[in-house]
Amino acid sequence: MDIPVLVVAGFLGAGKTTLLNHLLHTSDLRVGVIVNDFGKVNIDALTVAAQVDSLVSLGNGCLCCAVDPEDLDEMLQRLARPDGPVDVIVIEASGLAEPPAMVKMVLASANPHIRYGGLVEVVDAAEFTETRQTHPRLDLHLRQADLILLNKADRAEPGVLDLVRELAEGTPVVPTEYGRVDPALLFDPVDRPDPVERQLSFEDLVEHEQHLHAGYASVEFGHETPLHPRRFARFLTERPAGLYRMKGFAWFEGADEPLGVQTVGSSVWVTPAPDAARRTELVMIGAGLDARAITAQLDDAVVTADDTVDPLDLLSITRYQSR
Ligand SMILES: Nc1nc2c(ncn2[C@@H]2O[C@H](COP(=O)(O)OP(=O)(O)OP(=O)(O)O)[C@@H](O)[C@H]2O)c(=O)[nH]1
Repeated sequence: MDIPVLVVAGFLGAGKTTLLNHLLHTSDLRVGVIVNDFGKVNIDALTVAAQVDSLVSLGNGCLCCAVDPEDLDEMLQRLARPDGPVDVIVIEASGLAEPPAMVKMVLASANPHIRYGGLVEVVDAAEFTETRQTHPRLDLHLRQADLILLNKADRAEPGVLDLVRELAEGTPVVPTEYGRVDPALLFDPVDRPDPVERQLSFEDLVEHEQHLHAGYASVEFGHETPLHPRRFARFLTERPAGLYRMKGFAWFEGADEPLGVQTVGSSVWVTPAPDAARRTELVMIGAGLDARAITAQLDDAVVTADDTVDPLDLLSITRYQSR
């Protein structure tokens, strides 16, 4: 039987990896995952690797433009064999990818064992109106999807469900919290209508300059020496201009274990990450980022021999820990 390939798209920080983790935990199916991140360090690959039946990571840059279709085909080849290790394949695209271009790549695959399994667009219900102002293309993405998950329903802006439903023009919209959706809704065995006509016609009209990732850049920061909690907390509150998304792991002086750190807009999440390496590895994504200034600010947050770190200083970071 053909293996369905589901494409999961959605703007930076909308909740794609969270959805993926939910699917990996709740589905009886063996899920193969292809992750594609915008930065050089693939944090998403690190986040899901432990739980997945089979994982491959596609390089630096958006799947829609920077990845060679043959690379994707090779990945699909590795995952999709008749006697292979997976029942379904999920492609988690970078938060800046253009959905139709990804669908096109799946449809163009020469692999006889796969079939296109649909496009799921994850929408951030807490940031939607603001992000839409900067990126009017998101309206188009809603209409291109087969299913919209309106995620972060727990923090939804008032009226956002009605707005998304109206803009989606008939694409079904399902509100979710932390990506909790019945996997059967996504891995529907029923064949979908052929998406080629609808989606490729959009893609043909799209100029590359209009892609979401135009103007965006990523900055990576890695360090072996622990960070000073207070100085890093200051970095979080005085967010550098243009920074929209940060994700990764941080290793703090005085902490028992590394912590996962994520920001989306002005929201910050901190989670225990006992399995992560005892070092800091962060990727920051935004428009008009000053890479040098950001690196200098983070270098300043690294502890020095002159520092004394009070155990209570860690509270300036763990106060963001909610789950
Ligand atoms: N309050 C709340 N937070 C959520 C929800 N879903 C995800 N988050 C948090 O939002 C942050 C971003 O989630 P991710 O799943 O990493 O988002 P993503 O779309 O994979 O991000 P990129 O790959 O960078 O585009 C994480 O800190 C999540 O814990 C939700 O339903 N409610």
